[in-house]
Amino acid sequence: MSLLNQINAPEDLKRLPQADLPKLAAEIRQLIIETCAKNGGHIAPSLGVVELTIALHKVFNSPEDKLIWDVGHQAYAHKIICGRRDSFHTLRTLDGISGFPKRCESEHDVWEVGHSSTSLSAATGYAVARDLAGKQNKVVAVIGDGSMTGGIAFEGLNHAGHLNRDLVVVLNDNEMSIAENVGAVSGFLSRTSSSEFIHKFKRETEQFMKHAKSDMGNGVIRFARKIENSFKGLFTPAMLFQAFGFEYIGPIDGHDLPLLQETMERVKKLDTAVLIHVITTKGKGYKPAEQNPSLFHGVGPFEIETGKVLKGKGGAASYTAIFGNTLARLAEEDERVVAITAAMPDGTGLTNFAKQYPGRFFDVGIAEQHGATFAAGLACEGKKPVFAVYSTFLQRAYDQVLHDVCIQNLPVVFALDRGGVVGNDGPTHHGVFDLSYLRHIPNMTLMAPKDENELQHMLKTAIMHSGPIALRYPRGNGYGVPLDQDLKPMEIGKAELLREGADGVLIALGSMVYPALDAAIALAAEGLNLAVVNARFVKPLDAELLLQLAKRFGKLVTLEENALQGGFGTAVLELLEEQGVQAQVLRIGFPDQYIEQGEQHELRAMHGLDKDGIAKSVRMFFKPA
Ligand SMILES: Cc1ncc(C[n+]2csc(CCOP(=O)(O)OP(=O)(O)O)c2C)c(N)n1
Ligand SMILES: CC(=O)[C@@H](O)[C@H](O)COP(=O)(O)O
Ligand SMILES: [Mg+2]
Repeated sequence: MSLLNQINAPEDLKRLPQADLPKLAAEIRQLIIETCAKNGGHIAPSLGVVELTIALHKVFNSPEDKLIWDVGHQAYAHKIICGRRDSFHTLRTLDGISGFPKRCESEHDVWEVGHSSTSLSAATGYAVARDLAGKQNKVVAVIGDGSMTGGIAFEGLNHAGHLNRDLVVVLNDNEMSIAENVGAVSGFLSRTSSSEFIHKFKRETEQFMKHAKSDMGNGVIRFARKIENSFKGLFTPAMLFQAFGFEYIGPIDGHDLPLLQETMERVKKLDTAVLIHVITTKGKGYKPAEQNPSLFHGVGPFEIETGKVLKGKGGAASYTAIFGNTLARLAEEDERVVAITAAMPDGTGLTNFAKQYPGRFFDVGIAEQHGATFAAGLACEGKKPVFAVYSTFLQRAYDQVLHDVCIQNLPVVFALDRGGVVGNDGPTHHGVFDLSYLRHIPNMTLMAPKDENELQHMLKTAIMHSGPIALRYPRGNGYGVPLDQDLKPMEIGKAELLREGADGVLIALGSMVYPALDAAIALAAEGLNLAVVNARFVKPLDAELLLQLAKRFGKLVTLEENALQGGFGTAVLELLEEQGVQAQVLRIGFPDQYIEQGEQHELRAMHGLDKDGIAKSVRMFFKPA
């Protein structure tokens, strides 16, 4: 009989006998595997914390006690236990349940998240608010070792340790970020590095003493063992967290349910800031994910038996791959080029670059702020840094872009992947604000290619540019257009007139160019003859061409895969206003709201950003009923 069918809320879990919990864990894993095989999702992070999640819900009393998940990509078991077993098959789909905690879904989801390293700050806020209200509930943050590389995690740790309120932090250490975790903190947490040092020290001392007199040798070996123990004390992560003011417990096996429960029961009785260091295996319980945790960190649909990832229908190379290949080519020509990623070497297409130019590749951890300022420093010394980063994650580094890169007018290239809607990750991950948050910064040049061939030329342009410059391109495959071998810098601020017209003009940016062309062709068959411009640049705009077209037609449409607020269309309106040119403007883009989750094509269609949607809005604009 299924145990999972009896679990509709954490109270049901509390009623289960201890002996049943391993079977429940297996059933939860099965549901996660089956669902991710169909829908895709963050399977490896979630499989790794099944026992931890059961223990948390067994010992603590959610929702009175607050469970705060960092990043939120590992919260599938939590969702299943907290009333979403039957809707779990809709995970990450349009109108389905979110892949991340969502307050509107459940009272047990107390913190909405998708970007990493915020849990300690949020938990500190929860704990202080509780104390101000004179309440007694517990607050528990669960943070991964990768997320501990983010600066805000240490800001939270610093403040929380100083306040020393009743607060539990569970450090879920699987020795992995999406890729291998990087940096000193990661090395510090790692069990192997400290024990290797200790064992080497011991081996060498014993070797040395073999040659000494036996009595004296035994004494010194005992002495060496004592030193070994003090080194252990010195090198364990306890030192780090105790220095921040936390009590440290661990490391403990994060798959040993009785041990987890016993430890949490003990911790529950304390009223200070405590950190439990838990060791887990990413992908636990599904061999392909255990063997390749990076691939199964976040994966598309796959075949359960083999773990083979099922490819989508499009055969064209992705924008990410074209970016990565082109950058490697350009690095060969120019040895000043260096590449930076914030913990996403695969996602941003830099894996091959890292292999070819290991000395010119830098994974800074989940540290977008540092990544941007690090790039600024490199640029000051004549390097050509290219920071490849998802549009949504560069939001973290707004001030570093403005204050460290742009005020000094430094030649840093921002290669913004995942510009526009990303699909099933939803509102935390859509890259629909970058045009707005970059275009108003003085000295910034901002562009978007219409296809993967133009991306190559824009990257060349960016590397040759003498100031800050960003190019943004979408998630997914290109159009399969031929790729020029000879890369040429483009004229900054020059748009491309793709199609002449008689009745008006569509001015499209990046991913909107081909849909705009398709819509123009469809409308031409109805007798509406529209010109189409590939704007290429958001900043500087091709003022000459745009003003000329605005004057000629008196009516124009702008198209962008960005929030309308402060985006490309706004830039065109500002230009018209500044130049005193009267024209009627329709702006097509995303409205002033967070865009839901769903397939990219579904979201674009819902918001009128596909061919049919564009044709409909444009028809109404030019030929109102
Ligand atoms: C600010 C930010 N940058 C990048 C990411 C992309 N990202 C999602 S999960 C992850 C790795 C997290 O590692 P860890 O916290 O150890 O969790 P694990 O997946 O290993 O369980 C990264 C880099 C993000 N979510 N937020
Ligand atoms: C949780 C997270 O932030 C990443 O894992 C992200 O989901 C990756 O998205 P892509 O699949 O677009 O690389
Ligand atoms: Mg990890």
